[in-house]
Amino acid sequence: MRHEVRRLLDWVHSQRGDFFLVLATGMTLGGLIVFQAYTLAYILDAAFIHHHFRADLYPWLGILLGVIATRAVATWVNEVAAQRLAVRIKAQLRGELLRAILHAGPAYLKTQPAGDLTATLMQGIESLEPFFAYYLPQIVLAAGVPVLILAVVFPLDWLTGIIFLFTAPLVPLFMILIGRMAERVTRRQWRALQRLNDYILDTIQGLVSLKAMGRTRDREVRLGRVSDAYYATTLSVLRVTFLSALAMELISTISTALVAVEIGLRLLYGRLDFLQAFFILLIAPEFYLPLRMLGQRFHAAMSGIDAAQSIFSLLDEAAEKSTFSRLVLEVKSQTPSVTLKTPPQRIRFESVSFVYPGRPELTLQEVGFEIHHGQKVALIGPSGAGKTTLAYLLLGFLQPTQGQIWVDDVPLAQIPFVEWRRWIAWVPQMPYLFNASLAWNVRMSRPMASENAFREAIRQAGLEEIGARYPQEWEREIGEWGRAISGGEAQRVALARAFLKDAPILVMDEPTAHLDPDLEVYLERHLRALWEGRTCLIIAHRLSTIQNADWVLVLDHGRIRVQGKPSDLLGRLTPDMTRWTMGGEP
Ligand SMILES: Nc1ncnc2c1ncn2[C@@H]1O[C@H](COP(=O)(O)OP(=O)(O)OP(=O)(O)O)[C@@H](O)[C@H]1O
Repeated sequence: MRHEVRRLLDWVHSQRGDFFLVLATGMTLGGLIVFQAYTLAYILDAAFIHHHFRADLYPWLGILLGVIATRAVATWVNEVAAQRLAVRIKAQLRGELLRAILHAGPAYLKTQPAGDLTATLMQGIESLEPFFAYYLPQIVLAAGVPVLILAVVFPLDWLTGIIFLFTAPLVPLFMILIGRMAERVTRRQWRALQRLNDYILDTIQGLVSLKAMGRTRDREVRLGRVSDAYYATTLSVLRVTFLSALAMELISTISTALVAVEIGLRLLYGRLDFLQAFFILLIAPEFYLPLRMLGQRFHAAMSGIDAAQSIFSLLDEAAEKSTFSRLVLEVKSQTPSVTLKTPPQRIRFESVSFVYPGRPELTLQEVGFEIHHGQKVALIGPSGAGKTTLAYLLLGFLQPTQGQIWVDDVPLAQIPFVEWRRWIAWVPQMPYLFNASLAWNVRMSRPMASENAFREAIRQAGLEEIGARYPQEWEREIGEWGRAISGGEAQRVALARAFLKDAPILVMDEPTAHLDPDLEVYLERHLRALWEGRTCLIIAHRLSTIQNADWVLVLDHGRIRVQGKPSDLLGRLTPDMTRWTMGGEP
């Protein structure tokens, strides 16, 4: 935990201006409290003990009002600076986390539960606010303000000073003792929240399957159990927090009472004058307040510190995994980058092997093949053979562990990802449609495309009928995963993106789902148009694609088992291999 706190402190460094403003206003507030207590004690002493409520007290009343007003302004500045500090660090941290996740690439994201990621990115980062805005400045104030008060009280009354000195450490002592317990329960609460998030997201995403299989009731019961676990951990956190508040309150009340009794007795026996006694009485609760507040804010900050563990482990893990992603390699790479002037004429995989970090076996082993300009290469293989991994390597999402991918005579690793992206388009099997308009979803592949190019792309993808039916449909938000449009339409949106991008190289995972025979024939036309004139690597699921390809690669257990022209190969394909093309299992 100390490690997380240290890493959190590093983030304060970038916002030290605001942090010092928070501290300066906090310490000013401490000084003003002392001054206000003294002014009030002086006025009351003069008015009631010495009975001279005369005009000479007016300046003191003015000072008192001035101190109260300055306190209000200092409190306001303090709160604004504290909030600004927290908001800026949260935004920076969220940006950093998102960048790390994006750098780690799609292959890494596939392995992460979406609920955990959203919990860490949203609630996790939000829960850091009490740490930065309140707890951290309070640590300094809890050390500074009591010392300031001690410095004022000791010369006035050493006995009270000694009581302050001996009772003050009790508050942090109890805070540490209860803090251990709090650490355990808040960690459990954070885990329960992540689990709940995961479960809810999973349920919403799989709702259709749950309904279709009649499993909603089971899911409801389990969801109830997961939320009960979160409820129970929240209650334990509250119990510890209230126990801690009780202990802090008790210690500071008893200590203040002790000071009040000893002051009262000495006042009674005339050993202390009223001004001194009243001032100390006013200041006593203020002495314990910063320490008590530290205890309270410690509990509020605990969940942030726990979330920080998830945030930093996600950051570290994403950074570690990104070593197999090209994006980060580029940043670290010292090799000169190369810009392509014309569309690549030849792509060559030379003994490419790849292993996912943490996996015992190679996912791809010594893969070698070539694609020439305008050629269509069909890639087939059973589920888990490594087809997507191979496509990701060509797309530049992943970096070969061994071997080299050559683009003409340049290693792909030397072509910056942003540059490579200009030449290549990716059509996945299940395209993701964002919760935006259909037009935006198509245009995202080339936002600056002209209206004519956009119209042409939707015509080529066979989507113009949507506009013909309902012209307003193009501007309507379609919901996440494009729920408001059909699966077949979503696949044509992906084709429209590729048509609009008009890249010379196309990597495609051929659609298998949502294709009724009529639609398949219909889509065939559009697919052929898309493949025409482009260099294509197609993860093929239909026999017709293989028959019409220029070259076929048969991948099995990460190795290319056979490759060749379809006419030469079809006779050599075993029944297993033929079945793979239909999306089936061997
Ligand atoms: N991000 C990842 N981290 C670790 N292992 C992974 C990752 N992605 C895939 N794998 C593993 O790599 C192997 C190849 O996966 P890949 O997705 O490339 O296969 P595929 O041939 O495309 O399968 P399918 O046709 O079912 O999509 C599988 O064993 C898979 O479990």
